[in-house]
Amino acid sequence: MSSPLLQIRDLVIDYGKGADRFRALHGCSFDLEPGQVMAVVGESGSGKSSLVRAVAGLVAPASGEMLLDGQVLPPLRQRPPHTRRMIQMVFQDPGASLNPLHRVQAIIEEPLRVTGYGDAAGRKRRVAELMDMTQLSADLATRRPRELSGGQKQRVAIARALAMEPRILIADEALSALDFTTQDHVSRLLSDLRRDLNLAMLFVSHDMRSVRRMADDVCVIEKGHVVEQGAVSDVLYNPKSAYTRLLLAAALNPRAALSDPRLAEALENGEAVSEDALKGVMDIIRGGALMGDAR
Ligand SMILES: Nc1ncnc2c1ncn2[C@@H]1O[C@H](COP(=O)(O)OP(=O)(O)OP(=O)(O)O)[C@@H](O)[C@H]1O
Repeated sequence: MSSPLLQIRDLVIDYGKGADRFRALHGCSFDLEPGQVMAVVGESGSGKSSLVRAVAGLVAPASGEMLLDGQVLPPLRQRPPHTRRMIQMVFQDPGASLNPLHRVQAIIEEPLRVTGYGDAAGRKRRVAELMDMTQLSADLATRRPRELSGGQKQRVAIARALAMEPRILIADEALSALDFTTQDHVSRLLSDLRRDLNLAMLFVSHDMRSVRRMADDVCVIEKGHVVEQGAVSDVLYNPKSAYTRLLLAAALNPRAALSDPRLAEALENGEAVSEDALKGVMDIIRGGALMGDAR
């Protein structure tokens, strides 16, 4: 049997050294198959970015194993070019990740130029293809980032990532900075790309609607510990850990969660809540409208 595209085993991530050492991730394991989308969810500071940044090679794990196609995945600077190309990342702030002085054509072309893709005419054709794939109209090619909307900027960042023909796309809160409608459009684009290119994704998000729409599996992290992972259909509709229930209630319907004083207090203090209060959370979660069904 062939090995999974990506295997993560007991990944531990530390920042700092000696007495200042802080463990951001206490062991995380999962497999990612071609075309599979794994969502990573958790509160701010829970370790989601640390996990995906390690996969991208931007953070060196303290221990554990990362295998790509069965081969050890070293830190970025030791990755051979073809391995680097296979994992690309799109960040939260599309504005900050694009060179403000360059035009869209040059921004998307840059990785092609750096990797020696074709001649100028071939690169221009490829940029046009990538813009078409990411639903950017051709006339935007001559614009600079400040002349684009947030959604258009994020599409440019996605087009640039796709120029490398990755097999894994990491989207770290890539939708968070966008307005509600644009989030929908960009998440649909990512779903289409996943289907058309058989692209696997690690999708870090606070937005449970996008997680439900896009992801096959979900990994829930609380203060650096994986508290629950599995199929989205299990974890989001029948969460086992109290933390997942609280997270869902808070994310899906903060007003409802906070209107329950027991939950409000627990959320505020990061405390465990009674089984009784959790039953209330389950009612909130099971109300389909909260998952976007009513839209
Ligand atoms: N370079 C760093 N040096 C020291 N500590 C760090 C560093 N990067 C992250 N941390 C700490 O590690 C923990 C996990 O951070 P991380 O960014 O992975 O969380 P997150 O779940 O992605 O949060 P957010 O949703 O706010 O981005 C946090 O406590 C954070 O302060």
